[in-house]
Amino acid sequence: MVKAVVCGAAGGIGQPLSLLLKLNPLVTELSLYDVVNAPGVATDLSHINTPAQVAGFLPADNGAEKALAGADLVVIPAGVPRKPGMTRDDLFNVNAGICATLAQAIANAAPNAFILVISNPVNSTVPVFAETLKKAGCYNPKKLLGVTTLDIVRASTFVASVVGQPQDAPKYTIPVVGGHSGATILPLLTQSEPKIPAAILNDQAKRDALVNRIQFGGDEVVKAKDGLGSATLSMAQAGAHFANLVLQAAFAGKTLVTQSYIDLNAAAGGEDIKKEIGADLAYFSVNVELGRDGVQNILPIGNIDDQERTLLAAAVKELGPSIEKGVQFTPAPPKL
Ligand SMILES: NC(=O)c1ccc[n+]([C@@H]2O[C@H](COP(=O)([O-])OP(=O)(O)OC[C@H]3O[C@@H](n4cnc5c(N)ncnc54)[C@H](O)[C@@H]3O)[C@@H](O)[C@H]2O)c1
Ligand SMILES: O=C(O)C[C@H](O)C(=O)O
Repeated sequence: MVKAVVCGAAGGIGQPLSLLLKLNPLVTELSLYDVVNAPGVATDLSHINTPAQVAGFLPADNGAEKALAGADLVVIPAGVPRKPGMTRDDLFNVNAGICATLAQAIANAAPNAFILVISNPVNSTVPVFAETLKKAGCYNPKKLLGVTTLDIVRASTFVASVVGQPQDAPKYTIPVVGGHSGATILPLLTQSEPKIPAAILNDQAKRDALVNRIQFGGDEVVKAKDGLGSATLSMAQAGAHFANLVLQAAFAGKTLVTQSYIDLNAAAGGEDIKKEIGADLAYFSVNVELGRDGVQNILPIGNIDDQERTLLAAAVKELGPSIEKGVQFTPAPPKL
């Protein structure tokens, strides 16, 4: 029996993500929480003939804690998205408050759950979750996972396109480490499997354009949606894929490796990452080995070339203040 919860389930990401989780055979109970329309979305999904039993909750009558009670996995796409001209950091003030409130509700109702954070800016909202859970006395860094999967998905799509074989996108695996915002997104093109042809990697203009498109793919969608939000459908697919990896590892006995933005104290290997990146950052998106209890090992970044080393330095520089901002966040006192 696996209970999954989506917080922010009525939103642009929340609805298709909830649909994809309803289709996941490992999920037996699906609980949807939002400040609007969660019961409506739940009723709609409940007519689909898959095993997961669906229920929707609004804030009234302690709805968040009812939705979360006993959850195994909570996915968080709650919060405001960007409009053209905004950075992800511009979302911090609103979304950090939402994340702190949800973290407290999780601490109360589902302290052992996996928590998958989608709400932006991920580089700061993951530390907000961690600090709130620490204060509540139930922080387990092995189970707090910042979702950077969309960057990995984009990397394979854009690489296949540059290689001239767009239909091969699913065949490409390109690790993306660092964080989830502009220069903090570090695609390791030299580690691509299959290899990216040297003719592309050695063509500086092509390589720069490829890195830039992966780093700023989010802006491409924000611009195209022209004020009506940011990536939702691709994010829902990426989020459901990542959730499935976590579920497969936790409940189907598989050991899987992907990248996620995590606390480097979560498992063995974190101190080695600090040496590899040459900085004492508390959080970084790294190769994580997922098992029954979450992050069971942090794996090295591995061999990178000089250009990737330069990008790594830029990522580290930008990440430090974003992490600190999340760590220092103090939620506003509740209105009386
Ligand atoms: N990590 C990533 O790769 C990634 C990718 C895309 C978007 N995002 C982020 O995901 C977030 C959601 O994006 P969206 O396009 O779905 O936005 P949206 O506005 O369409 O949906 C957000 C939902 O959150 C709900 N919500 C607001 N406050 C809440 C609260 N306190 N509790 C529960 N629900 C609450 C809203 O009612 C809404 O339904 C944004 O912050 C966006 O920047 C992250
Ligand atoms: O770009 C955004 O604001 C949303 C998301 O982080 C993305 O990468 O698409």
